[in-house]
Amino acid sequence: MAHGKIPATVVTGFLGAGKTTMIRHMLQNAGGRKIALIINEFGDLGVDGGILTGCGIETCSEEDVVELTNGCICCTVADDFIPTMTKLLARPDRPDHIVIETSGLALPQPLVAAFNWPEVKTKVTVDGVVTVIDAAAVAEGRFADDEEKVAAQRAADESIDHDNPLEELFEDQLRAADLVVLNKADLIDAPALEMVRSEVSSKIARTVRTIASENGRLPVDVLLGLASGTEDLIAERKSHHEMEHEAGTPHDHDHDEFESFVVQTGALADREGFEDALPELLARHDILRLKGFADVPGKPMRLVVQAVGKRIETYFDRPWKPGEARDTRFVVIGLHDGLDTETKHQIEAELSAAVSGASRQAAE
Ligand SMILES: Nc1nc2c(ncn2[C@@H]2O[C@H](COP(=O)(O)OP(=O)(O)OP(=O)(O)O)[C@@H](O)[C@H]2O)c(=O)[nH]1
Repeated sequence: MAHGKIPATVVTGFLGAGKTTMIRHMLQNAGGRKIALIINEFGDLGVDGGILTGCGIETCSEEDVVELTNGCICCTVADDFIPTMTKLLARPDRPDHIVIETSGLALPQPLVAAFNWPEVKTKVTVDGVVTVIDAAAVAEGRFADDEEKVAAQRAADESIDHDNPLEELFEDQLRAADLVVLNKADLIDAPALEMVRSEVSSKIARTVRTIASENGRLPVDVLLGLASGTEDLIAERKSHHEMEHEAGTPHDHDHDEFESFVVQTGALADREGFEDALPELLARHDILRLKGFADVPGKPMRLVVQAVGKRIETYFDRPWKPGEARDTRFVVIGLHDGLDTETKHQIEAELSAAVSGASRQAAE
C-alpha cells in the first residue's frame, strides 16, 4: 500500500495460548509483506522478542521488532506505546502491516483505544484484534468452572470484583476480538472443540468469527486484512474494568495481581532431569508460566524453554552469537499473592537445583 493508513493487527490472548507461535508462522509466510512487529512483554526479559528475532527468517529483521518491556500496555500506552509507534512511523521504510503482540496479561481495549490518539489515528488503522485462546485449556474448563458463582458474587458485592481476574481478563480479550483463534485444536477432539466454540460465542455479544488452529498455522490472509477499523468500534467492547468505572465504583486496578521475576541460573547440565522436575516445581508454587533460554554445555545452539501448566517444551532455536553471553535465564510469572520474597528465593533455589541436576541426584 503506497498511501492510506497502515493496517495494524493486535494479537491478544491468554498466557501461553500460542500467540508467539502463530506470529512466527505468520512472518514465515508473509508472502512479501513487510511486517513490523511490536511486542509487549511482561517481565524484564524480552523472551518473545528473542524467540522471534531468533527465528532466522529473511523477512524478519531484528530492527523490525520493537519491544515494550516495562509492563502491560494498559498502563504504559502514553509513555511507551505511543512513542514507539511514532518512531516506527517516522522510519523511511514504511511497513505494509504492523503486528502488535500484547502481553498475555494485558487488556486489549486501552491499546486499541490508543489508536485514536492524534499522532497515530491519521496514519494507522486497526485492521483487527485477533484473540488467540488455548482451546484445550478452555475445554478443561479452566476459565469457566466458577463462572456463575463469580457472576453472582460480583452482582452481590462490588468489592470482590477482582476475585477472579484471570477469568475477567479472558473475557475482556474475547470481547475485544474481531477474530478468535481456537488454538491447540490438536489436543482436543471435535465435540470438545465445538463446545469451546459455543462457549466463546456466548461470551461475545456480537457475532465474531472463530477459527480452529494447530500451532497457529493459519493462512496469513485469514489473519491480516480484516479491515475492521476497530479503533472506531472499541468503545462498544468494554472491558470489566471500564464498566466498573462507568458504574461509579472506581477501584484499585492493580497489575500487582500478577508478578514476574527473572531467575538466572548456571548452565543446564541435566536437560532430561530438568524437564522431569519442572511440572511439579511449577505446580508447587502456582506458577502460571515460565519461559526463557538455557545454555546447554557443549551445544552450539541456545535452548528455548517454554512451560505452561503441565506442558513443557524445550528446543534449540539458534546458535549463540559470537560474544553473546551464554546465560541461562527464565521469566517466572505467577500471582502476586503467591510470590513473596521467600517463595521467590525458594523457586530460584529449586530451579538452580533442577538445572544443575542436583534435584535428581537428591531424589535418587
Ligand atoms: N500442542 C500444541 N501446542 C502449542 C500450540 N500452539 C502453541 N503451542 C505451544 O504452547 C506453548 C506456548 O506458546 P506461545 O506461542 O509461546 O504462547 P504465547 O501466547 O505467545 O505465550 P505468552 O508469551 O506467555 O503470552 C509453546 O510451548 C508452544 O509450542 C498448538 O496449537 N498445539
